[in-house]
Amino acid sequence: MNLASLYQRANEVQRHDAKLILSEYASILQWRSDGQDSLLDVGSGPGNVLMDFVHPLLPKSFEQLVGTDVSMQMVRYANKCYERYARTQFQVLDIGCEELPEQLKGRFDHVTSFYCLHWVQNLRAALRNIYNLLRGEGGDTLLVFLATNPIYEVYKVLQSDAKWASYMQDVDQFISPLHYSTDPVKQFEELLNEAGFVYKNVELRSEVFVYEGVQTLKDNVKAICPFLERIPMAQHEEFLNDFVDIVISMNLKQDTKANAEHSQERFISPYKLIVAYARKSPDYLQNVISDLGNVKNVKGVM
Ligand SMILES: C[S@@+](CC[C@H](N)C(=O)[O-])C[C@H]1O[C@@H](n2cnc3c(N)ncnc32)[C@H](O)[C@@H]1O
Ligand SMILES: CC(C)=CCC/C(C)=C/CC/C(C)=C/C(=O)O
Repeated sequence: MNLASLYQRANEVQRHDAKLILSEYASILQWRSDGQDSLLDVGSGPGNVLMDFVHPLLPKSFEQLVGTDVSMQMVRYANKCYERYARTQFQVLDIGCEELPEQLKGRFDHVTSFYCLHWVQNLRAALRNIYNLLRGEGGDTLLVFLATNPIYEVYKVLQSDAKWASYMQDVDQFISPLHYSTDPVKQFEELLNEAGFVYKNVELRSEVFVYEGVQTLKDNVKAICPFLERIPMAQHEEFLNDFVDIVISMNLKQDTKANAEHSQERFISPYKLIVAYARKSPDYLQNVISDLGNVKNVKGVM
């Protein structure tokens, strides 16, 4: 997904979830007592979730805010939108990469990520990298991503249609790595353990989002569907109509009477979100006590 401005105009669900979860976790994140926090966000896309909901939580004297994304187009767009913000920059980073850039290693007090990790097949590598981005003492991470979504079943049906099959041969690369998991919480906890995280809280939240009207649903699909950029523009509407027909066949459409004349179509999307919070250091309280003389390195206690 590279279409930054399109995504920015059709990311209501993603914004809603990030805002809600951040309001719950703002006081749990281990803010530094000296207010010099540095935070890196993984998969920031156009940057609006990061700047609208994370940036206001940072202390005024924060050290640096780094938004990252695998897509150069997203990074360019975000840098342009937010260039006037001090100590803030966006840069390209594939969180599933083999080796992190040296200058990012161990530099951050917090790593956040919203609606990105379901795009990353190699969660093991992603968590290893997130762990290594964090400072040795007190670093923590808040990760929010899709475990399941009906869109993945729609993709599978579209792939079985000869009309679209050639564009969707690698469909499994775009399905959340936890979509078919029988116990996504356990699986993700094990991955966090393996990466070295100590304190962990992993939840699976069942959510429902309602898309009001077929155009809203299509706009949201267009903003994130990785196959459209491979399909000739002239066939986009046909692809989206087939998408909607499959959604209807899955009984995810409701007709409601908006008023006497008009009935409004609504599309129901039941999905599951992983919300994971984890800390790097086992000796957090010990560090606070032993470092009391060195206020610069002491973090706020939750
Ligand atoms: C749905 S958007 C989420 C954007 C933003 N975090 C939000 O909540 O609106 C997912 C973003 O993850 C990025 N992404 C996908 N794979 C990635 C990877 N391996 N490393 C970093 N970013 C990745 C995509 O380019 C896209 O911008
Ligand atoms: C009813 C139905 C199938 C709705 C799907 C809605 C939709 C656009 C889901 C997107 C899921 C996703 C991969 C989001 C993202 O990465 O931001």
